[in-house]
Amino acid sequence: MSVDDESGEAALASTRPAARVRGLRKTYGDVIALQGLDLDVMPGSVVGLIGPNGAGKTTAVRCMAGLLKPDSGDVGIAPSRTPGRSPVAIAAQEIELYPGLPVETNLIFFGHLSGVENAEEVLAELAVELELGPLLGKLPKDLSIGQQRLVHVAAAMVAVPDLLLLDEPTAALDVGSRETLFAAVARRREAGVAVLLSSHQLQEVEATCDSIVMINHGEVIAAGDVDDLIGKHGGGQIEMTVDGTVQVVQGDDIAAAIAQVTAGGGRLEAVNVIKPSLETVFINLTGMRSMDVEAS
Ligand SMILES: Nc1ncnc2c1ncn2[C@@H]1O[C@H](COP(=O)(O)OP(=O)(O)OP(=O)(O)O)[C@@H](O)[C@H]1O
Repeated sequence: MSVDDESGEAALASTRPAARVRGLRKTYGDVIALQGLDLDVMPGSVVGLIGPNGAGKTTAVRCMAGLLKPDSGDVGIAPSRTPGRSPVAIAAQEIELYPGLPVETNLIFFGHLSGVENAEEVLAELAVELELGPLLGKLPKDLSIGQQRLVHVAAAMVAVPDLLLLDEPTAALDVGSRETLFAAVARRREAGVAVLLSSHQLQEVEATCDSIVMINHGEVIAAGDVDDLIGKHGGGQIEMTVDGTVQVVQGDDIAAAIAQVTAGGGRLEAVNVIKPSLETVFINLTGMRSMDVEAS
């Protein structure tokens, strides 16, 4: 991948958001998908956009890519650091590849489409990085869904964008491909790329992102550094089964929690300590049981 020289201008650019979203609102008929979303993605950082199904993540990412027009609000995308090149690339949730073109031709085409003149060279490096070699000569329809997903993400990376938008990029990927992909994301962060990663796989977000924006019903409910948020809102939970009924106590004092749920004389059958995490941040802030449920 190409990395700009750290000229004065580039250094200044690195202090400004690659994407600045303010007051983004989008409705579909009666459905309010986004109600005033704010977020920044700085160069050299990975921001996780997380929330349950239907929270508004895809709508936000598509508005940021210019694929969807918001009802109101602003999306500011910094100009490309490389003249003639598109500053932003998206790997949308739906896999979009040209079915009649081999993978290699697809990827070179996506690179050229974004103004990357040396797309062939970029692809040669990317193919090694994402282990795409055996796939290059095949048609998309002859790939597994996971392989198609990886090629689809590669189509965004071959554009060498300053802002990379990834909407659920690991859907259908096996563990090895996920690790390969996150290593590639980490390399781009090191090279100063701004990455927005939409996901509801909280463990991978915790492991990959510098900061998160957590949304529910199209509204930001928490934003900031992952560890800070977990420290501030992620208080653990103790799940206990008493006489066949599951009871949940907030906190991490196991003895006190057991005393509380067995005070009436019930028989304690199981104890499950849930460690503070982004999941417990979500549960504590929304009162919902898990992020794995549809926003209602
Ligand atoms: N084209 C559409 N027409 C009508 N409603 C829509 C449309 N697209 C999205 N919605 C609704 O807008 C809300 C936000 O959807 P969106 O796809 O942005 O959520 P999401 O967080 O990406 O969900 P998921 O994790 O399931 O992909 C949901 O209630 C959804 O049903």
